Amino acid sequence: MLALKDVTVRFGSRVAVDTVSLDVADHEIVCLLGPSGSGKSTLLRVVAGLQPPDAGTVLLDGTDQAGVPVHRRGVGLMFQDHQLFPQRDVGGNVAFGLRMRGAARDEQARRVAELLDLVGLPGAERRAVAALSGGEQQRVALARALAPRPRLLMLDEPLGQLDRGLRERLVVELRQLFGRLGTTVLAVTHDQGEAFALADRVVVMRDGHIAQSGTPLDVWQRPASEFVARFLGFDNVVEATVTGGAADTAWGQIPVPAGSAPGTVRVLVRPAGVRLGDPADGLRCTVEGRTFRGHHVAVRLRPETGPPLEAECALRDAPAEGAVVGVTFTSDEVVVLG
Ligand SMILES: Nc1ncnc2c1ncn2[C@@H]1O[C@H](COP(=O)(O)OP(=O)(O)OP(=O)(O)O)[C@@H](O)[C@H]1O
Repeated sequence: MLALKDVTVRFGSRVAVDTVSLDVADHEIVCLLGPSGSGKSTLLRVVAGLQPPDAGTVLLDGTDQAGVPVHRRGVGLMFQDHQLFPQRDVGGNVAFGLRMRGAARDEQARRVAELLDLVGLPGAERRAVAALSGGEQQRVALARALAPRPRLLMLDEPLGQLDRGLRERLVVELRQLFGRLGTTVLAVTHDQGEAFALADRVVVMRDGHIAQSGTPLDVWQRPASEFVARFLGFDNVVEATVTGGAADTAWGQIPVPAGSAPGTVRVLVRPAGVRLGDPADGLRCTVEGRTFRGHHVAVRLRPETGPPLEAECALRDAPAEGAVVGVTFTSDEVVVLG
């Protein structure tokens, strides 16, 4: 469906997107994820036709889009800076793309009603946009983007303005809706929870490059680099010398997954792999703090040697602040980073 080949965008001396190649298959939902300034929005704007690339090509269904204007690309946009028209009612907003295409009035009305049903706002045609809640406005914007049946829907921080609870609900609804419609989606977010809940594939960007691309599970389980690991919030990273089935680190010996190549590397231990036990066993650590995280408690530890550690444990097992514990590591939560 979409193929980017070696796309580069420069702003003066700054390279915002650096020889990026990316394919999006029919019906696939791909989320670009990354810190601020990593080039996500610029890449999206290139695909939309809002930003000409300095080098590289954008193909939609095999056709080079060089020189093709936004409205002829057959893509739907739901961008942060793409607000609803406040002077039009909900129906007028949703019908916008259909009017532009010269659709007949009764076809417009039918399609608007269908879309409003789909986004959970049946019968809202005559409501004023200003009288809608933030979440309702997002749904209208989505209906407007979907109305002309775009071959590719592009979303830039689609739920950015909304509070967390609503975002978590809407993201699940969006995924179901796109699945039902078979919509191909390229979305941008800096919120990893949103990306992981929405996407079939997550593309993590760093300084205009793709740092990692994979299914949410893949990326979560096997971050490819220290950058990706830390971006996902994993901070238990340490230098390690791997020999055989173990690694020597400042935290002592850590078991590594079978088949890990020998050498000096960085190693990540996911918090679930940090086991707390008797102070006589393993690495002695002092409990510095505890944070309640819903299903578990995150325990911050100061080890006798090496950088701070975070452990994850069940509420009832969480040691008190100031306690001294012994830490051991489980190999299935250890990732040797590239
Ligand atoms: N129109 C522009 N003129 C000059 N520099 C720009 C322009 N647009 C983007 N940039 C720069 O290009 C880089 C990438 O920006 P971009 O907006 O694509 O990042 P992003 O990952 O989407 O960030 P955010 O999450 O903050 O939106 C940044 O350094 C930004 O300052």
